[in-house]
Formats: sequence, structure tokens, C-alpha cells
Amino acid sequence: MTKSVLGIIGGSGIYDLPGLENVREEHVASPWGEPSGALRIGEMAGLPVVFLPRHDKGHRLSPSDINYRANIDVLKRVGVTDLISLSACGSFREDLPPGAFVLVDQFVDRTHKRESSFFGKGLVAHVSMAHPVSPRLRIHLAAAGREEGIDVVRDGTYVCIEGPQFSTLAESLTYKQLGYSVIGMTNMPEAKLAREAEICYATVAMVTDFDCWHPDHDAVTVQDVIKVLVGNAEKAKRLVARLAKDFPREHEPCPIGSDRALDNALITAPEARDPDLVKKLDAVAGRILNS
Ligand SMILES: CSC[C@H]1O[C@H](OP(=O)(O)O)[C@H](O)[C@@H]1O
Ligand SMILES: Nc1ncnc2[nH]cnc12
Repeated sequence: MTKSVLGIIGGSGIYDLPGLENVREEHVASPWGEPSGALRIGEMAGLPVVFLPRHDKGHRLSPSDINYRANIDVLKRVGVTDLISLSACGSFREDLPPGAFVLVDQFVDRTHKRESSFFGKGLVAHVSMAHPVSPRLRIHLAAAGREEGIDVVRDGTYVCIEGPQFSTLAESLTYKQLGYSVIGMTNMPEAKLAREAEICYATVAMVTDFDCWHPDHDAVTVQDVIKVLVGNAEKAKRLVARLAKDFPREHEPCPIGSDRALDNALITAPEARDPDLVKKLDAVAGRILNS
């Protein structure tokens, strides 16, 4: 049995996790480069919890500058089995106004200048992204919301843009027409990399604005986002505290196989593998490469 270690990635407005106890800061080195910052490793209600603010303290890193590979690699190195992303987002739906929390179950990736895989020349792998979010984590998050009296919407599609600019009106109207629920700039390739690293992943998308499509609202600005973020962040921290309290102490096998994603994904013959890349994959793919 594997012990659960809960990872929390804090997004805009979430640069610390107040309920974390017995905390130590650890600078974990990664062969994939510099992570966003030191990991804060501690406990919540006795559960091992690891916190990483993806933009770093002071919001130093833009979405395109975050080293998503290094972040996922260091979380894997310290044993994270289950990962929750707390993310600010715009909304395309009247019924998801600022303040709404959405447990998205699908992503659309429109990013174009980010390293989005640990694999490549010398070791090719193709994992399934059909179901990018762990249903078990969504169930636990929904239960935590119920216990805390925080409304959460159980599904939705998050479109991830490159940014850092917000969308044009034509883009915003297109995403709305395509049926997407929310928009952000960070969850891809984060979710893809978590899958490659066999970490179960889920997002709490916290609505801060109506982007720019809504006839009764001005186009989003950073000021608008910050205004709503403060309240959202306080609710998110309560949600995480409850999640940690009730979270299974033994890692539950993922019903969609997120935690075994590499079982049938590697295609490069052992003799054709690049030993340097294999070495870099010691944490991410250690389970399968060392077996
Ligand atoms: C400050 S508004 C745009 C910014 O907020 C979101 O960040 P995160 O997903 O880390 O909460 C969005 O993706 C953009 O990075
Ligand atoms: N409208 C929006 N577009 C992209 N990222 C966001 N983060 C918060 N609001 C956003």
C-alpha cells in the first residue's frame, strides 16, 4: 500500500497555505531545471501535504515562464500521489459568476510555447489524456465542499490559453460558443505532466470574472481578478483543510489509471533509449523504468 501525500499547487492569490503544520521549506533539485520555488512540506490533520505556489511568492513568474516540468518532477520526488491545483479563471457561463468554484473534468490546450512532455527523442511515450482529471479527487473535493457549505460545480471544461494577455472578444465569444466553461493560463501542460508522472490531478477552478464576452460586464482586468481572488482564496483554503482532514491515508487506486499511466505508454525499444533521458526520468518514470 502507498501512503497518500497530497500536493497543493497554489495559483494567483494563493502564495501560502495557512493550515499547514510542522512545515519545513525544501529546495528540491530537479534535472528539468528550476521549479517555481521551495516546496513547503508539512501536515494537515496528520496527512502529509506539500505546497507549491506556481507563480512563486510575489507572483514573480508569468504563466509562460513557469517550469511546469520541474514543478511536477519535484512534487513526484517528495512522494506526492494526489495533486490539487487551485486556479483563478474567467467564466463563459452566466450560471458560473465570480465566486463560483468548478471541479473541471476536461481541458482544451491552446498553449504553444511550453515544454509539455517529459518524454521525447530517445524515449517516446504516449499517455492517455482522454480523462485528464482523477474522478476520485473530484468526488473528495465535492464532499469537502458539501461539509464546508461551499458550493462547487462538479464538471466543466477549462480552456488554457498561452497568455499573458487576456483574450480578444472574438476569441472569448468563440470559446463560449464552443461550450467551454472557464478559461485560464496555467493548467496545461500541468495536467499533462502530472499524468506522465502518474500523479492523480484535479483542479478547483475559481471564477474571478466573465472574461470579455458578457454584455453587462467590462472586459476583465487584473484589478477585477484581485478583488474576487481574496474571497476565493479564503474559501479555497477552507476547502483544502477539509479535504485533507477527510482524505484517505492510503492512496486509493485511480479508477481511470492516472497512477499507472505509463503501463502501456512507452514505445521506444530498450536498446534505442537515450541513457541521459532515462536518467532524467528517474523520479517521473522510476516505477516503470526500474521494474
Ligand atoms: C491574475 S489573472 C491571470 C492569471 O490568473 C490565473 O492564474 P492561476 O491559474 O495560476 O491561478 C491565470 O491562469 C493567469 O495565470
Ligand atoms: N479571463 C481570464 N482569462 C485567462 N485567465 C484568467 N484568469 C482569471 N481570469 C482569466
